Amino acid sequence: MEGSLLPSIDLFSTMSSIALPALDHNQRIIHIEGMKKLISSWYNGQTLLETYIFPPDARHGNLTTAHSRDNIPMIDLGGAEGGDQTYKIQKILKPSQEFGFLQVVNHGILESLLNDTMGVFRELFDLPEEEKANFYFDDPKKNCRFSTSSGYFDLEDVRFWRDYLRLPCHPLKECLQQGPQQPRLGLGTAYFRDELCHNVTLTVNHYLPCLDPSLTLGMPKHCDPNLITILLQEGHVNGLQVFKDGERISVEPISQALVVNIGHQLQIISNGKLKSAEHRAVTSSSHSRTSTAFFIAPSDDCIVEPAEALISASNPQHYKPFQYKEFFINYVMKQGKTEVY
Ligand SMILES: O=C(O)CCC(=O)C(=O)O
Ligand SMILES: [Fe+2]
Repeated sequence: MEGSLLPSIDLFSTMSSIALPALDHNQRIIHIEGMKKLISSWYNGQTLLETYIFPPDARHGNLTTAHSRDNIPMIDLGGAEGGDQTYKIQKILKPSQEFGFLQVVNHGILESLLNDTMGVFRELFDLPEEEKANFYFDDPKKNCRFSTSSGYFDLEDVRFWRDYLRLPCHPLKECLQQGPQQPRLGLGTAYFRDELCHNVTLTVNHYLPCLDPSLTLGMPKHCDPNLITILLQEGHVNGLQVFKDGERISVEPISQALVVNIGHQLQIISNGKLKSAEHRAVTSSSHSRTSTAFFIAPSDDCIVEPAEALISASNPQHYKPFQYKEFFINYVMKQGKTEVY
């Protein structure tokens, strides 16, 4: 695998430096035992365990009723108009208010970098068990881990049909200091520095083909608890669905496009101006699918509240201040069924 790693990212040395001293014999046995929970470890394509079967009202449903990508706005950040910041902001704000979801193309990230990154992540899921065992954890407090389902096994009623890899990323702070100081949402860029964008993690979701996708879900309906999510889908396999006005919209993968979605915190900070949309990942009987989600979230201690500039007599404050850690614990305890409306 060495030859295929991105030149600038040695994921394994990054992972080991973040999370792990070498495992001793007993720890290795514990990791290898835990690893049996990974779908890739036990699934033989012949049997579907009952623990993965969702109740009928949550299931996949009829895919043909999911609309095509035309329903999720696509924003072209390149071209002549793309250089104009005000134009870009307006283009982004509208779908963020209506859908909570959009796709962007011509975002400036090299095609080869996106392809190589996805390639490396796919390879990680194909590694031999002994290598994956080093990074397997049942403990959701481990920032860097291979795991499966939601990762919060004790709280789950039904298991999700996904294995995943989670990696903390370097602070975004430096990146946010750069670039034009343009107001977004009527708030200066400084508003989103420091605590509000403190935690950045990458989750690589890997959904194996499943015997009966009508019974299982890669990820059930949820809104993301964080501020904003940027997601890269693999080139050819459908799986992400967004809910709007009671209908499912299938977010078809578009080559090189990034899917951007508003999380709960941005809905709250914008005092309801932006919407965090419910979405889910469905499975396929014929193809595996890999998606990479980049989650930007506040620090644990950050107090989140609607921005004062967005509160007015005609739009009074909709949400009370709270600590992000409390919100997140509540979100996990309720398995994502947290209402902020
Ligand atoms: O795999 C996908 O397309 C969706 C993943 C997702 O919703 C999440 O990781 O929160
Ligand atoms: Fe999500």
